[in-house]
Amino acid sequence: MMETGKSSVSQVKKPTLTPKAIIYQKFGSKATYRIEEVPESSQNGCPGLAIPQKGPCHFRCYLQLPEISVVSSTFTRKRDAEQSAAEMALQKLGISAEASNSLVLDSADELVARLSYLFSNEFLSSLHPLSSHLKATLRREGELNGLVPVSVMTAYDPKLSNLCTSINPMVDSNPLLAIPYIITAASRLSELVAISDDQLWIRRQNPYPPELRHSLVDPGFHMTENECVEAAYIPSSLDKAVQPIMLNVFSKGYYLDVIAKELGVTDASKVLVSRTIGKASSEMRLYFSALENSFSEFQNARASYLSGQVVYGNAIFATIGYTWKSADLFHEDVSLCSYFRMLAGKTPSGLYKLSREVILAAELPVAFTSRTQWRGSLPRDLLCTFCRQHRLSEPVFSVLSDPLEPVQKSSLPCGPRDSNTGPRNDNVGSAAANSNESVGSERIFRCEIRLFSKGQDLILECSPKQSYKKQNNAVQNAALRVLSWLSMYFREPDVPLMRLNSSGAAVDIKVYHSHFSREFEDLCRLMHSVLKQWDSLGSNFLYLDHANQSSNSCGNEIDRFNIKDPETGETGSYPSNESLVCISCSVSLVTDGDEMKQVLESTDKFEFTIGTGAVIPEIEAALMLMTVGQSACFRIDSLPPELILAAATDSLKILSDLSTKACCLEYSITLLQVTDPLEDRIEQALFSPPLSKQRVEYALQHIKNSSATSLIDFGCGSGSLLDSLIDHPTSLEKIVGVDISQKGLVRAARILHLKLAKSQAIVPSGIKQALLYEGSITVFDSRLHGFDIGTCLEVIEHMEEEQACLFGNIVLSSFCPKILIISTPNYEYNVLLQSSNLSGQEEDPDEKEELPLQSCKFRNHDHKFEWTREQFGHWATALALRHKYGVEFSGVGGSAGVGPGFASQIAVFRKEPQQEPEGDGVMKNVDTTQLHYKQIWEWNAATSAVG
Ligand SMILES: C[S@@+](CC[C@H](N)C(=O)[O-])C[C@H]1O[C@@H](n2cnc3c(N)ncnc32)[C@H](O)[C@@H]1O
Ligand SMILES: [Mg+2]
Repeated sequence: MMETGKSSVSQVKKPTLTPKAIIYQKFGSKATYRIEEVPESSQNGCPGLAIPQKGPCHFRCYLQLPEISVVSSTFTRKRDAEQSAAEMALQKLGISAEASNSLVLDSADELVARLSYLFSNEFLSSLHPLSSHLKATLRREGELNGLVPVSVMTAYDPKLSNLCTSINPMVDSNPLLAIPYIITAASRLSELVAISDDQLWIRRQNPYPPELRHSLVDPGFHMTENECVEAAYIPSSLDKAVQPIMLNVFSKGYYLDVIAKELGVTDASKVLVSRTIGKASSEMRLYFSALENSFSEFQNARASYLSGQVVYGNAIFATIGYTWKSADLFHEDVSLCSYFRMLAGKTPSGLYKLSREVILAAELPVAFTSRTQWRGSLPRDLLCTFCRQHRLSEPVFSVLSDPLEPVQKSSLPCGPRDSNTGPRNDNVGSAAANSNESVGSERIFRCEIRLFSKGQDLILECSPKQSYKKQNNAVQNAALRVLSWLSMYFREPDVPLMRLNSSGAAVDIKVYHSHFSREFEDLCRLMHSVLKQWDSLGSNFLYLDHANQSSNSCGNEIDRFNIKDPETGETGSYPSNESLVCISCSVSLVTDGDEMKQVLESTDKFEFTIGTGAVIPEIEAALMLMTVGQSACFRIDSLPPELILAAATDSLKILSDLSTKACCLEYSITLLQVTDPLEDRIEQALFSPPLSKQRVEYALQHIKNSSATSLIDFGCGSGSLLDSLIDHPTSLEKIVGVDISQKGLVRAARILHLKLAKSQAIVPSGIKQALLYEGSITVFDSRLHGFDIGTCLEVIEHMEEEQACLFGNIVLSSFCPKILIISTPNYEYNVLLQSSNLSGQEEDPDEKEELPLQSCKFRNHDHKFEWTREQFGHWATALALRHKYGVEFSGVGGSAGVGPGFASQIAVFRKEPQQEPEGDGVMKNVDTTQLHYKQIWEWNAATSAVG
């Protein structure tokens, strides 16, 4: 509960420290006390009685310090046991209690000395924020003239506040606690200063010399009459909304009196001032009063969350005050929007969104690729800002560097991995495992991060196993890992301990729970009260289109995003995973019954990489269906209200709309530009026709030669192969695509639907049925058994090696296509791609080394492995043998046996003739109940022709 000024003063009049307090000063929270109950052996108990009899209780205290530990003797009071243990520890450490007390006394003496200087003539002539306050109080008229609020003394003189903090560390988080220390010091300077009866203000006993007053106080005062400053009023009660207020600052007066009036207290001495909030150089502070109104004893959750200090009662959030630069009053408007932006900026994802200036469209990305693809503040800087904001020590980044050793190539790709090769997801490690060339003196880097409290307690440790070729990448990725985890925690701060630990462990983060909760528990409690306030706002979101919420079907997806072609001109290419896209985007609030939409956020040019989670999921889902030039418009029903308010310029109107009307957000986006992922750019630039086209043509040739009537494309993606089958006459009647990615399938459905409808009208292709299934190709589905031909182009390297091997076994043992074509990159060919120099184009020269190809050695960040010809050959040959298939090797891009061979290597498996089932027994021995895929789209020539 709050201490009143008076009672605390008497407590600190003669500061002497108990042994426990000295231990606290020296060791802070590193000293841990444990109390043990010592049952008294009951003298008059009944011998042999099995029921324990409770005698008077005694206590013993165990004190653990970093170097030593002690155990006290037993006491009847816990408190005595603790003090005794502390005293024993001090003795053991050779620390004298008197000396420690004199340290406090020294601080108290210094406080007196500092205070006496602050009321000197010399100080009044200096340029100092506090000196300007003193001058302003001397300009007050009437009985308030020259009275200085005690709270102002510590708020504006850092030395004074440090001295108070050294006596009592709690002052740092509760400015109210500083007052008694100043009063105690002032009472020792009765010649120089006078203290008010209520001990809330002090004043110099003797007036300043008239010349000094004349030269400093009266003239040289430049503020124009009567200025208005906008500020935010944050009521203590969460039921009341934060409101804008205007502060009328008069030139002949003291601005704190104006603030006092707004807070409903008699004068400035009742106003408490927080530390500065936000940037160190800002004058943004909270003004509040804990001293007069009885109801103001309640902690102000919103203001406390914002400042990280205890704020009681109603508060005013304003940028106003005297600075080191000028004796004039400095002020800037603080709009409601600034308040909401500060609130949003307390979380890692909010910090990122603010740094990109797209609060409603952006998200904290899950992957850091290279500087050129990451927009906004870099992860490392975001983490430093976060720590500063939450008053933690600066994060400690430790970079570990190892020589990149050529690792023994595993002879069998699916065999158990050599423990030296490190984790499978280690980009460089796996690359090295594939590498034939010697890497010489190259080094790889890992980065570990530790977060410490201000008192240097370890609160969190992140030790990722991933290595990078460039130090900066290691650092940024580790920082991003910590940010993403913290961001998750901030979304759900009351997560149970077990889940907190396991979610951390999953990303190599160890949480030191007691220290972590000490730093964040109060904050989260406050945050929860603040967030609870939003619940009522959030409930007003209008569920405009219920189909949006529930349906996955492709048609609805397209309708949902309301995709439109440009009014003039052609549309361009589709983005895919890892494409760099540029969009324009505007977000408006649509309010029930209001004709006008209110634009909240709008940007002409917003760039990000698809697949890194850099935008809200709805934008990415829409973009996957769009080509360059197209626009989409869709509505979403909920986003955290504080983000909406942080984006809005007219927060007041929005606040009232959100709390009174049903509303939703409308996003309008236009896809302006797509830069293909590096792998695609290379495939297009260095091969003619592009490598992807060559793969499709290769497959087409086999389809034609085999006279197949049914085809299944494993990992069909957005359907590039299926799409070409409609353009080219073949014997195919039924084509099926399977993929694990819904985004890809939705796009495939869209493309195939349009094309099939069109081709039916012009030249009917022989295709009678087309189907798309969502599912993993490592799981069998009996509907897809025994097709004439199966294709699996550039898919297996996107799975972990074990999964790729599993797919190999399942496809040949259960799906049993008569022919199966598998393509995958040839790792050996990468040398040629790297030397092409294409990867260096349009990138910052400093960042060259950061390019995906060089930093992970694979062609694409999503590749889990890439095989050499020998590895692929080994795998495919063994697989064919196991399942009685024949296999032939070929490829596209490059040529067999010349240099590194083909760019894409291909294996064609053919079922050996004796394995052909006889007659119509195709489904013999097939478990037809295995229906694991979800059919997400179907087209039928018969039904569509009727329509
Ligand atoms: C590089 S794309 C190739 C797409 C297409 N075959 C082509 O050549 O354009 C790889 C595809 O494999 C899919 N994929 C990865 N793992 C899969 C799995 N276990 N089951 C089904 N599809 C998978 C991905 O979703 C992605 O669409
Ligand atoms: Mg690939």
